[in-house]
Amino acid sequence: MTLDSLASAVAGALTVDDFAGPARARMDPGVWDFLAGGAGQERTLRANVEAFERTWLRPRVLTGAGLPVTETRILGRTWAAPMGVAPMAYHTLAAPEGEVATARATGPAGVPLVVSTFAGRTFEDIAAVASPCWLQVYCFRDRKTTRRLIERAESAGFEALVLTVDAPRLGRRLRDLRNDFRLPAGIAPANLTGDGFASPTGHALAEFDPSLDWSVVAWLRSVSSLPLLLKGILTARDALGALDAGVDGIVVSNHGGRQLDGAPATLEALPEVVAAVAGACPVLVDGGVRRGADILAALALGADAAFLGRPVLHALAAGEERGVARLLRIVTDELVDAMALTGIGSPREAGPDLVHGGAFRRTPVSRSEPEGE
Ligand SMILES: Cc1cc2nc3c(=O)[nH]c(=O)nc-3n(C[C@H](O)[C@H](O)[C@H](O)COP(=O)(O)O)c2cc1C
Ligand SMILES: O=C(O)C(=O)c1ccccc1
Repeated sequence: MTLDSLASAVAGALTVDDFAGPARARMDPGVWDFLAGGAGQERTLRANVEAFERTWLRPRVLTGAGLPVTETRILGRTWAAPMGVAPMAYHTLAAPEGEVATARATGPAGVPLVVSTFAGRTFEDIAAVASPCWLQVYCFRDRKTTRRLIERAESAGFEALVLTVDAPRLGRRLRDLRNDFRLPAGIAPANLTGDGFASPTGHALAEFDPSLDWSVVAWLRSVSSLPLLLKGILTARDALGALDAGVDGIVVSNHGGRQLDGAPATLEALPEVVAAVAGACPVLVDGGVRRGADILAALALGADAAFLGRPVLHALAAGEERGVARLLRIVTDELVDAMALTGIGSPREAGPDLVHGGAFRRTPVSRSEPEGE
């Protein structure tokens, strides 16, 4: 593809899925598989998207809602919309400027960027773009390395920590095994430069601490005063464990189907976690979000916001910073459209009576539809 046709691919994009083709055309097939793939037979990868496909929105008419507003307050900050960018390793695989280009789009859009421990650009470079950034933490055996990462991110102005708890090791990604995938030359974890991280793949897999337990929460509290979220919770039991441990938020996630193949779709797991949390902390969700209506469905099932993963890397590969800006614009416009057409004036008005099918199996009775109203 020529640069001109890429520019028009981005300018002409009307849905999230419009970025995948141009992205794939630009990418080495092995890199594409690394981004697109999941673990095992990719059941969970598919289930995430399918759960949204099976979920229907039940409109309310004549609600007088007016023009919907998307602003949302989460952990004391206002987000322009109840969405953000999920942590993903190496945005530099998608575009040379990597996370810096992504941040140039998320900043003006007013939504947070969760920066991976395996970011391709330094925390300082990313934060200099002044997007609200959160740090995704992989806890290594070497706690000093982990601690140094957190301290650097905190000094750079990052606003929260997101500990990934579904990765005592990386999942079995069959595409990567078949392709014998290695990081291309020039792609490296920019914030992990010490010994042990110079493995040929740069994955530093051997360095993940496989025996983390709940005491890691207290340890993180002892090294940082930033709000702490746990990412990768799928059950009520673990949600209650997280609350007992004193976390500030939960991200319902199955790592985009890249870890345990056979884990439930996140939209299916969401109601259980939301019920257990009972409002005690924000609940965020990622996995399979591909349009504004998906975000509205997640809000209806009790999420405070939903994160986008792979589509952001597609948009970045298709059009760098402008691609991501356009992606976020599209999803926000779709969300406003879905809110207007379901009679929802603001994110907090979305409740379980808004959805049926798929992830919602109970009889829809609701607080917001009292008898006689
Ligand atoms: C290429 C790629 C790299 C990822 N890297 C990380 C990571 O470093 N840390 C992490 O917690 N999750 C990582 N994830 C998982 C995402 O945060 C998120 O859970 C998932 O991608 C959401 O699903 P979606 O891609 O269907 O939107 C990665 C996902 C992808 C696709
Ligand atoms: O977390 C991931 O899904 C992931 O792909 C990854 C890759 C390299 C290093 C760390 C995470």
